[in-house]
Amino acid sequence: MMQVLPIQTDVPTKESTSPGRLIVLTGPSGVGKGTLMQELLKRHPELYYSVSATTRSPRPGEINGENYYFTSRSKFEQLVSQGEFLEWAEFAGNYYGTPREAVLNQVQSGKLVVLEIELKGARQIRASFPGVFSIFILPPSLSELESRIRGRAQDSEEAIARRLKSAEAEIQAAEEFDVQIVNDDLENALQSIESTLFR
Ligand SMILES: Nc1nc2c(ncn2[C@@H]2O[C@H](COP(=O)(O)OP(=O)(O)O)[C@@H](O)[C@H]2O)c(=O)[nH]1
Ligand SMILES: Nc1ncnc2c1ncn2[C@@H]1O[C@H](COP(=O)(O)OP(=O)(O)O)[C@@H](O)[C@H]1O
Repeated sequence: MMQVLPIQTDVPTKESTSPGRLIVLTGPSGVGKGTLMQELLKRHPELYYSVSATTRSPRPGEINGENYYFTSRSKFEQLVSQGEFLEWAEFAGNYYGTPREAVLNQVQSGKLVVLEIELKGARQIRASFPGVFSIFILPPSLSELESRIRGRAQDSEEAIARRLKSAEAEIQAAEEFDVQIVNDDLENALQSIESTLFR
């Protein structure tokens, strides 16, 4: 029977308050993590979605502070040296990082906190927080993954190629995670995620 454990943090915890849980949602770019996350947040507004910092340029329609905190490379590197990230990684030529303090505060106040991050960051979180519950989202096939990345039409040809190359290697890591969910039919995938989070 799968069990979702409270996380152990490296900061003083208030043992008497009910601890929250930390969830990591990972999988290759274009698999539908963002879409699944958006839908989960609509259905479960009590979830806390951690907004990451990134050095990637905003895509059309993306809002600073809502989708990401868009920052320069030098500012990002400064934040890294100040220990401001719970984890960070370089992906497809850009830096991405999870703000440490906001996430730990939310977990300690009892929230169910979801990090939607790439593989290297997900591995760092698993190493730092043995109690984390980790979900790997798989595409139905590599060709469907490519169509989704192209269908999104928001990345350059070079960025698409970089994402696809990473994807093949990332998929090999799926078994490291607590559960693997194929995002074929969106509704089915959502229900599988819900059944692991809310039992
Ligand atoms: N390690 C890490 N990865 C992140 C973070 N935020 C987002 N990512 C991941 O970075 C990858 C690229 O994100 P993005 O450029 O928004 O493209 P997209 O998710 O493929 O649409 C995705 O796999 C995200 O899940 C973070 O804070 N840390
Ligand atoms: N189950 C699904 N079936 C078909 N298309 C999907 C599904 N889930 C997501 N998509 C589409 O795939 C593209 C990539 O999804 P996105 O959420 O941006 O992925 P990620 O955040 O993992 O990079 C988007 O155009 C999205 O609408």
